[in-house]
Amino acid sequence: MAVLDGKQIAREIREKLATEIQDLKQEGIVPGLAVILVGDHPASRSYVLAKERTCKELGMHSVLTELPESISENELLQYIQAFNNDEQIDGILVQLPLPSHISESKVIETILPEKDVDGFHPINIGRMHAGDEQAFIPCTPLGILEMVKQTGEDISGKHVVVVGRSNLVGKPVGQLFLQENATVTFCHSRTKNLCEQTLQADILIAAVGKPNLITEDMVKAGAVVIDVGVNRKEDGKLCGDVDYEAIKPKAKHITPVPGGVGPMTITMLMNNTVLASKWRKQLKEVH
Ligand SMILES: Nc1nc(=O)c2c([nH]1)NC[C@@H]1CN(c3ccc(C(=O)N[C@@H](CCC(=O)O)C(=O)O)cc3)C=[N+]21
Repeated sequence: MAVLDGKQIAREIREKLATEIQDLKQEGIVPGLAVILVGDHPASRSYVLAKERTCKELGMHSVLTELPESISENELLQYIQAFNNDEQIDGILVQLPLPSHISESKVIETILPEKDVDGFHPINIGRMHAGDEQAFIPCTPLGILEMVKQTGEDISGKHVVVVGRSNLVGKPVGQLFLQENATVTFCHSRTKNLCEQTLQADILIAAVGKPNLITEDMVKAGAVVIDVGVNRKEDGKLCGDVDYEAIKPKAKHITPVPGGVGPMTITMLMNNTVLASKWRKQLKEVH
């Protein structure tokens, strides 16, 4: 059994990104990220502040816009349009979820695809499904793929079982592993006999948001177990979807929560923002 240390892997990737950002600065380019937070959900606020802090650490430009819960959809769209037209901004992220009076799809579709570093715009989803290289891949799936690659395990031909089918994680992560030539099974709340499916997994990805959904009897010995759950316990502590202590001895590799997928997500956002600045520069050179 080996614990996949997301913090450590994230640190190594950030070091490479910092060097890349220094090189871009020599050419007069500073990658810039705009983060928009609507309302004052405490957990969302803490993620958004962590994103800001990481940008600063890496020498990137970052702008945080905090807007009241009561803001109208139109006003929010105007902020996005301003960042679309802002030459200093390469990436735009609107923290989800949004208040119920605002349409998430309208918000996402207003972001220019070339600035959609979350990879949630239909253009980027389509490009990713088509295997286009110039697609932004959502940060959590990208972070998961990086972690699995770090184990040195061959992904090609392996059976990946994804539990959860959200647009943010489940659907794109399955697609990403399919592109790596894995055989992929998607499971969800209507799946009959979940255990039967998860026991087939060489790589098991749990992304539901339910503590202890994955118990020891559901995991094949020697599997790679990736826990994407972000659940807040009554004592305020964070836990995942996987019964970590019980499964740890059985798994070949397992990610903890916290300290697993979470830190990778933020790092991949930085990675996507650097990519966005490079792609935008290429576009400018062509025109
Ligand atoms: N537009 C948008 N893009 C997102 O990528 C997005 C979002 N909205 N809304 C919410 C989810 C959730 N998410 C996390 C990021 C980092 C940690 C993270 O760093 N977690 C730390 C612990 C943090 C703590 O202790 O609170 C860890 O797991 O070690 C967790 C969750 C990004 N999301």
